[in-house]
Amino acid sequence: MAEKLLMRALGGETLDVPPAWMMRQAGRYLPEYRATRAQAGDFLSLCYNPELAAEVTLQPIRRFGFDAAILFADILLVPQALGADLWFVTGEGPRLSTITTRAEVDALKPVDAIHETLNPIYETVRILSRELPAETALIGFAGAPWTVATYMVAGRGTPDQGPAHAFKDGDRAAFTALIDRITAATIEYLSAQIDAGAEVVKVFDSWAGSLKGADFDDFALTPAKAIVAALKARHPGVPVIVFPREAGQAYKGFGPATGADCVALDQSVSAEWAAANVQPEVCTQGNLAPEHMVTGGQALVDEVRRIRDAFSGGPHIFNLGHGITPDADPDNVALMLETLRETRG
Ligand SMILES: Cc1c2[nH]c(c1CCC(=O)O)Cc1[nH]c(c(CCC(=O)O)c1C)Cc1[nH]c(c(CCC(=O)O)c1C)Cc1[nH]c(c(C)c1CCC(=O)O)C2
Repeated sequence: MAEKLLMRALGGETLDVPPAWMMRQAGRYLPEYRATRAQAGDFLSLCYNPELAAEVTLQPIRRFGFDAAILFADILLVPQALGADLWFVTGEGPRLSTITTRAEVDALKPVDAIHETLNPIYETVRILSRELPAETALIGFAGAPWTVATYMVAGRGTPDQGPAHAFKDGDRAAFTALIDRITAATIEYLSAQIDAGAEVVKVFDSWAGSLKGADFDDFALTPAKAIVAALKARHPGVPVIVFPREAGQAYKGFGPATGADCVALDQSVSAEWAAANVQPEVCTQGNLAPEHMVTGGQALVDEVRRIRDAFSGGPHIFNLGHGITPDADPDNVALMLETLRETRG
């Protein structure tokens, strides 16, 4: 069989029609996801049930024929595997025990201990690598150290990541020790996903945009570079996608500086700017505003064509700029793919 489209784009090929997938493509906007989640009981039970997690990963592939599937799990499983308490409050989001002192950082479990908790995730990957269609690539993922740390420090999502900034500014050495622990755990976690069958991995730095200047370099760029270097040493040829969300001008240079194969873009940068400034350096991914999956219509069609055409001069993976939301209409997802693929021979 010819190489999968996603792997070709990540290898630097410019394709007539880019491969496409969607962040949070397995999620609450799909009735079949809601049914399987109810069967599992709650969100974390779904993450740790390999058969059901594989099932929800496959649902959007069956329904829409995306070019890639992303493992169903969550970035907050790594803090849990390091010893943090984790639970989800329905309608609100995640809650964790907090970490605000050096002693609490030092009390985290050693990195080798994470697999005890995360073994079911590797089993999900193994099931998926058997069950996915031959043309669909399998993406593993983890949160980036800074984004994971923002939840570990605050014990929840925060609008401005204030508690993590306060820890960083109050005791930079202790905060750096936390980042280093998460970085080491992330390398082991992603490496185990690759051993289990993940063909590509993605590192989600959802809150990278709140880091500026030297902080961006120390806590977004440097950890990403360490993760890419360690994975490349162990698994040469496995592409890495990085997503320093809302990095703005700092998207330029991030690919070369980290050694990543692809830089994912949120919708706050224009496709035209990114095509001129980022795509010449590295394969790009993105960046349709997720709101179009709610509103649909001609505006959706126009935006898909504009983004596809803007990135048509180099390697690109079509995606949203952030995750699809629970109020999205599945028909709009179908319309997005139909529009994107209208010229595919
Ligand atoms: C910050 C972050 C988290 N998780 C993730 C991030 C980084 C990406 C981003 O910025 O969106 C990443 C993530 N979370 C989930 C995936 C699965 C793969 C995918 O389909 O993209 C991935 C890649 C499933 C999920 N993770 C979560 C859901 C919803 C849970 C449910 O079914 O109720 C899903 C499908 C829960 C979650 N998980 C997290 C939050 C803040 C929430 C609550 C918000 C919400 O409810 O949407 C932490």
